Amino acid sequence: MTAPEIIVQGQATIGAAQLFAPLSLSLAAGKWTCLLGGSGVGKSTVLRLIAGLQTGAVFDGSITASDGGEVVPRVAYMAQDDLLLPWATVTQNITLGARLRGERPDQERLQRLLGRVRLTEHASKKPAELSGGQRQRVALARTLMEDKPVILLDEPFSALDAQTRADMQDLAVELLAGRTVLLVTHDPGEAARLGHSIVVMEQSGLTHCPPPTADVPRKVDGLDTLAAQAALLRMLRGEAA
Ligand SMILES: Nc1ncnc2c1ncn2[C@@H]1O[C@H](COP(=O)(O)OP(=O)(O)OP(=O)(O)O)[C@@H](O)[C@H]1O
Repeated sequence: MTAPEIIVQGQATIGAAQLFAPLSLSLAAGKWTCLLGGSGVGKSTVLRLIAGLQTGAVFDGSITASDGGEVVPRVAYMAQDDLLLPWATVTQNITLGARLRGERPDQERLQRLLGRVRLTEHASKKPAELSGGQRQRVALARTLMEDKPVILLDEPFSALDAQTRADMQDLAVELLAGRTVLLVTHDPGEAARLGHSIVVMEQSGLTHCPPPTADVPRKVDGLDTLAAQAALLRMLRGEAA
């Protein structure tokens, strides 16, 4: 599978108000781009636009792939809300994509994924019987189950405890190697760990922040990771980097 670069160019308005000014966001092929920014600045909107989903905004611009192919059919999207079907089991939720397409889910892949996200013993449960962190891991597994070259993740680790969060970050990096990934996160530490490219979004535009040089996933307590995390936090708080 060859993952393309994705290029988002344009501006968005909601009613008469500008949501974000003209921006140009390039998601490097086969790399992780981490997108941070204040609440309501339009990060989820950008993700939903790339996924071809409805938003509350009017977008004036283009979303293209470097190879000229269609973008939307090649995207797997994990929303901020887990969007699990309440009447379906964990297994049925994870295999939803295949079942919607009328395909037989890959059982071996399913069992492997269930084990990796530590949900094997919960496979027959319904979402209401799960904790918030377990539900988020179901949604993550559902996204990883889709074998797509472009992956959009909207705060996918936000409900996880610190240990599980680091483990799931490692898992995502491993399983999504070579994919073009856009990760929206509020966590500067997560961006410093995972981003080949780190971008802060404001209404006025994008600021690119230099990532640490080590390959991802970087050490949680690596000096470069911690320095990048601190610089990002300062930037998000409006202080000089
Ligand atoms: N369906 C909708 N209809 C109208 N406005 C919407 C809709 N969805 C989002 N918005 C508005 O669009 C703006 C951007 O929302 P978006 O969810 O993209 O922000 P965000 O940067 O992802 O925020 P957060 O970090 O809080 O998730 C917000 O002001 C929000 O109120």
